[in-house]
Order: sequence, then structure tokens, then C-alpha cells
Amino acid sequence: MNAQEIQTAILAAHRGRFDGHPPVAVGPFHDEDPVYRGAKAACAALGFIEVDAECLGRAWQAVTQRRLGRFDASAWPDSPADFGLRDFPPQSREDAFAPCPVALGLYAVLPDAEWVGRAARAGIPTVQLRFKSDDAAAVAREIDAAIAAVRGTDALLFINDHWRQAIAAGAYGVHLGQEDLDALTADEVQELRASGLRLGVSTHGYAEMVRADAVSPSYLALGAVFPTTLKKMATAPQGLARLHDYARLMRGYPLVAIGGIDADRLPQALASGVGSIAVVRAFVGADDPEAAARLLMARMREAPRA
Ligand SMILES: Cc1ncc(COP(=O)(O)OP(=O)(O)O)c(N)n1
Ligand SMILES: Cc1ncsc1CCOP(=O)(O)O
Ligand SMILES: [Mg+2]
Repeated sequence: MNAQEIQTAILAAHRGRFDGHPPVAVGPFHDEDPVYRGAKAACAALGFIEVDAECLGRAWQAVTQRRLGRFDASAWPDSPADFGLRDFPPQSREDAFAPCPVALGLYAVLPDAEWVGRAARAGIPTVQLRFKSDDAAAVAREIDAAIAAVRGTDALLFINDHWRQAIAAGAYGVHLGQEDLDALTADEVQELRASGLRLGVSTHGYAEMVRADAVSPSYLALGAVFPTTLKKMATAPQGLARLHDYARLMRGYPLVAIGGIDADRLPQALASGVGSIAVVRAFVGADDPEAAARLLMARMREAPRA
């Protein structure tokens, strides 16, 4: 088959699943292989951004050449080896970050220590301090207050962004975005790993999952699933079909879905196979946050799992 026939076959097999994503301009191509070219073009037509279409083109080439030995349009790449990832489960790797529970459950992302305490006392099992400030003393104070606020509860506390202060204060873990991770030297990644703190990493598609996997973090966050007003996102909402594929591919990791999730959408997101749902507005923006936490946790218990 030539590249055009491969593109047409992939689109015919998968277009229905990815409705709602406008096509993206394709290119450049780095290889003459027709499967790579056809699959990359098809994935761009399905709305995957350039770096993700490139990853998928290469993954489709790997499935065809190394796994199946023939092209199969129905075989959407879904195995870590297709994407050149190292051995799974990642926790067994020598360079793995400290493990965390595979099901982190409801995960509240919170603007200050007071909210962290409120979420922990409401029984939310995983909480994050997302305190945005360049004032190092204020950050240190807020982190100490957040650690004090979860004392006596079972909540696991992650600190967003401020990883050195999180180590100094003895938090359970840190959460970093892709840019945060890119800003670290290899020695700093090793320093964080050696601290024993758990590391969660944000991802917004295939290329970012591959990038995050390179440091073998404790969990991966997948988002934004739905539109969110809380944060200006560089990429469009991923939607449920992609979330299902991402969760299937990265199933060796504890996974967290984030972005625009409320009690009504929670069961659909959980059905992807993730073990955790992260929320901001569904808790912080609720008229009665404690009642919202009860409802969200009840939905987590009741929702059918993948
Ligand atoms: C659980 C979880 N997922 C994603 C994010 C976003 O992190 P990041 O990409 O670093 O963006 P900021 O939160 O720093 O604006 C998160 N905080 N938590
Ligand atoms: C911090 C962050 N990262 C990806 S989406 C998001 C915000 C999620 O907020 P909400 O649950 O209110 O949509
Ligand atoms: Mg960040």
C-alpha cells in the first residue's frame, strides 16, 4: 500500500472515534516509509498536533514492522514498545521515582494551605498545594502550613512547582509540568528522585507522555480532558476518546485525569481506566465544598471501572 492508501484506511477505521478535533496541517516528514507517512498524515487529519502526529506515525511504523509484520488499519498503537518506551511497569526500573498508590482517588488541586486543610478534612485522599508565587518566603510558609494542615488526616500532599521547598519541608510528593521538568538539569532530576518524594508529571498528548516516561515518574496526569477556565492551556481539550487511548497505553502508571471534570463527567473520565480524578473548580468553586467532596467521592466509588 502507498502512503495515501494507508492514510485513507486509518481515517476510515478511526475517524468516528475522534470527531470534534479540527484537522491540523501535516509535515514535515522525516522518512520515506509509506506507513509512517500515511499514519502521520492521518493523525494530523484526526486533529493530533504535529509532535503527536509524528509520534503516532513512528509508532504505527513500529507496529507494522516489528509487531504485526503487516499493516492493519484497525491496530491503533497502544503498547509502550510501539512508542519506544522502556520496560513496563516503570516502577521496576532502576531509575523509577518512589511509588505512589495506583488509585490516588479524588485529587483536589488547591490554591493555598487553608484549602488544602479543608480538602483533607473533607476526606479527599490526595491533595495538591498549587500556590503560585515568586516570593520564596511566602512559598515556604504556605508549604509548611499545608503540611501542618494535612497532619492527622490520611491525605497525601503533593506540592506543585516548588520542588526544592517541598523536599526541605518533607512533603509526600511534587507535581511538575513539562516546562518545569525541562527546566531541571539531569542532576536536579536525580536530586529530586533521591529525595524519595513522589513525582507527578503533567502530560497533554503522546509526545509529552513519552517525554515524561523518560524520568519514570510516580504518576502521570492526563489533560485537559474537557475545557477548563482555570488555566490557559496550550493544547485543545483532549476529550474522552484520546483519554481512553492514553490510559490504555500508559496503564503501567498510576494515572490522573484532569481538566473540566465535575460530578456529572467524573464517571465517563473514570471509565477510561485512570485511578484518579483531579478537580479544582468542582471542589473550590462549589457552594458547599464538603458536600461536593462527598458527591465526587461517592461517584468515584460507584462508577464502573475499565
Ligand atoms: C494533577 C495535576 N495535573 C496537572 C497539573 C498542571 O501542572 P502544570 O502543567 O505544571 O501547570 P500549573 O499547575 O503549574 O499551572 C497540576 N497542577 N496537577
Ligand atoms: C491545573 C490544570 N492543569 C490541567 S487542567 C487544570 C485545571 C483544572 O481545573 P478544573 O478542574 O477547574 O477544570
Ligand atoms: Mg507547574
